[in-house]
Amino acid sequence: MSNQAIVEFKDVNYSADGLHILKNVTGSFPEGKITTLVGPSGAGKSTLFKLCNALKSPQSGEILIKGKSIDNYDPVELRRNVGIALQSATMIKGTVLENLELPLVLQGKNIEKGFAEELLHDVGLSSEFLNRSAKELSGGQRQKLSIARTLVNYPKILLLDEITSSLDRVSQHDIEELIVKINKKYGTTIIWITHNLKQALEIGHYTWVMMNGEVIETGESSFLHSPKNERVLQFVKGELD
Ligand SMILES: Nc1ncnc2c1ncn2[C@@H]1O[C@H](COP(=O)(O)OP(=O)(O)OP(=O)(O)O)[C@@H](O)[C@H]1O
Repeated sequence: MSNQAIVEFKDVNYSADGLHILKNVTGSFPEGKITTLVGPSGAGKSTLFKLCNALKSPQSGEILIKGKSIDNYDPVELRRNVGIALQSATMIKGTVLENLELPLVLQGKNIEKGFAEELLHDVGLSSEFLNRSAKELSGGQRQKLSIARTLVNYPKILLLDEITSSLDRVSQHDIEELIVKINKKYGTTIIWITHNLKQALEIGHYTWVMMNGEVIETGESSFLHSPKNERVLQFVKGELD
């Protein structure tokens, strides 16, 4: 990959409860690009995300964010750089506004109404939603709000974990367009875990395939049409879980 790396893994190993979950993971995610992360269930994809935002620490190896070791970031600085959205799009009880400003409240700040409206507009939600209860939103709307909430800090890197898995096709398409728009508008680096290979291929500039804790094949996403690795070929044919 010729692009500048914004997230780098150098020989990273992670174990928990005696299980070797990530094995010698080495590779980089290029700045300003969308990299999709695919692989069978249990391959270690979500664990890799937890290492990227320091929810977990590796036993060995090094993770660099913008060239600086993740160990040298303070938690607030790291959260500002690395945003995460999950399939569950968990909301607190309260209004859309209260949910949107949560990352700022955690930093002892409030959100300005104009900024909140701009963020909602960015994700395709009308400002009329601001005072509605977040619990009343549809799945697709909730996921849009979850993405807007990560944008509050203008993260340089956005980690997306299966964010369209529980959505219908229309909402899924909306979210895909939204992520491409955010990537273009803000130059946000996107790392997107998906089990949808079509999505990985169409949305990703680059793709990583992980299996059993290892990175098996990486490159421009089009390699998924004809992977070199035999197990990856089986995986894309749907012959592996
Ligand atoms: N704290 C932990 N203790 C023990 N095992 C764990 C722990 N966290 C994760 N694992 C195991 O590590 C492996 C990788 O899990 P992970 O959730 O990262 O996989 P994944 O590729 O994201 O899977 P999926 O696509 O199903 O979400 C799994 O076998 C999981 O059971």
